[in-house]
Amino acid sequence: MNYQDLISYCQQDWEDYTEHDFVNQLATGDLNKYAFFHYLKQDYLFLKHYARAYALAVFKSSTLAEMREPLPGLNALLESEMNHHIEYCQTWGLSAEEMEAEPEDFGTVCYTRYVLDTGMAGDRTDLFTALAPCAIGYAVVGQRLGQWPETKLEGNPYRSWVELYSGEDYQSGVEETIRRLNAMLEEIPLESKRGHRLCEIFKTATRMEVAFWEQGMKAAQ
Ligand SMILES: Cc1ncc(CN)c(N)n1
Repeated sequence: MNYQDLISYCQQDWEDYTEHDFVNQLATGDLNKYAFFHYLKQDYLFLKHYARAYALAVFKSSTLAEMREPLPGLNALLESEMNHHIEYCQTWGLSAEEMEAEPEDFGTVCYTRYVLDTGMAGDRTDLFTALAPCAIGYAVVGQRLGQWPETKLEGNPYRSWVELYSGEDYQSGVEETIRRLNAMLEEIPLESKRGHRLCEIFKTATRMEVAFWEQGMKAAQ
């Protein structure tokens, strides 16, 4: 099997995630600012736990080569994505310390602890499968918005977000993630118990991504 099989298994959930109103409104600049602000603060907390899950990938490795594999992704997460969120929130007058002190919303707790639990209970392949919708989905969103005729960059308050995820650095990092995931999945038959379990992990994390957009939307109501 390969990563496309994981997406096909939950095609509708995948489209709900990657074509969600939240991202379309981000691209046109019409998203409610409280929805985005809540999302970004929660995403800061999300990324911290997501980084812990990446670190778990080192723990779950046996060879030195495997241990080194997650490092570029972890570095991009802690530097580029986190810095973007911190700098953006500073423009709203919110400091990094205040972001740290923000209470975790339910969707943030559920998603991050699901990924960590899946990784702790399973092996490296389970862990990378649970991590995959996050990385791959945002690359798909970024690529789509980068080409979408409705996307507006000039005067869009969310321009930096669109540029971060449609940018070359993020896109090439995810290409590497896909290559690694495909190498792990290669020997696993899709129609096996193991294949089915991995599809279910990917599907659950994808549904959590939809809930994460919804959590942002709800904050504006
Ligand atoms: C919830 C979520 N999912 C994915 C990404 C992209 N790394 C993110 N920043 N936040």
